[in-house]
Amino acid sequence: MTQILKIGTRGSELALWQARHVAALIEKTSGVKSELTIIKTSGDMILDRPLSDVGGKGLFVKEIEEALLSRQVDLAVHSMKDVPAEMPEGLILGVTMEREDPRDVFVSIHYPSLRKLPTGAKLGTSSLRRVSQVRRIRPDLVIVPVRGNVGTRLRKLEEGQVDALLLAGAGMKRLGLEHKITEWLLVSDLLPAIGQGALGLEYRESDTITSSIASRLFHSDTHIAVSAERGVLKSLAGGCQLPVAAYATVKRSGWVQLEARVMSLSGDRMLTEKVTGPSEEAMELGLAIGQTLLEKGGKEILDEIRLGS
Ligand SMILES: NCc1[nH]cc(CCC(=O)O)c1CC(=O)O
Repeated sequence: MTQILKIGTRGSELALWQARHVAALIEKTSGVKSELTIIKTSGDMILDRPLSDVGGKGLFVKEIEEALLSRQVDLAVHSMKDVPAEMPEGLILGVTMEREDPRDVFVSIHYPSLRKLPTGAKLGTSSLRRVSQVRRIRPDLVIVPVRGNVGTRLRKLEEGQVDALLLAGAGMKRLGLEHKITEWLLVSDLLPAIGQGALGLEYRESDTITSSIASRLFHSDTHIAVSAERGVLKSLAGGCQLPVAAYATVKRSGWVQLEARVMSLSGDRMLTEKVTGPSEEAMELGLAIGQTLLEKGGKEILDEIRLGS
């Protein structure tokens, strides 16, 4: 095939790495060459406020989806973590790729672990999910909001604006920064974000050519796990802007285990649900667990946060 696949991507270093990674895999599996088109999203432009204050869902994907719909590009590579539960009409998130390590990491220059940070140390993160879970372990820490891409955050650490950072391990590994990771956090301490570590491919539903190219990168176990997690996202109508977490793994073949949490910002309330069910019902399992969390007090917690109290 002589056709060139047009891939739409954000311009951050991590997004570019991910898009190039997908382009290389596509060339290897289908022999098709790609060209990257960089698209600026609202999430990239608003850097002075936490995304939880900006509001709205899909701040990192909206403009890319518009480019797909207008046929400016044919394929979008997303961090599944940034993709909202609802897809626009005409587009599908047809392929989930094999997951990188989903855990969060602690990065510090002077301190060996989260638990060994001195009392009152400054911890940089803007994620409500990280803040609320970390407060249960270290309520004494001063949380400093840090936005921007991974490089910007690491610079703030190097400049001493913070004593440590919490980041996704997957992003650090992809950027070749694994050597800067001080500690891999336990999933039981910091349950990952929905979809963390997984890449998803989005394209026009009617585009059978792109669909057949993309489908070679489909990873079944990751698809099942992320479907379960995204079921929770659907139920809670949240995004990366709410203190919710969910992590699923495919156990023996045919079964998926899912844990989901809703936390209050202070960390004083944390609701956890864990289930195992058949893989074919992964999404339903997630939807059901999300509903259970809402009924057990999650609705109250999330309403408080949405109303800014
Ligand atoms: N919100 C930004 C974002 N989206 C995806 C990743 C990491 C890579 C991934 O989860 O696949 C990151 C950076 C971070 O949270 O440290």
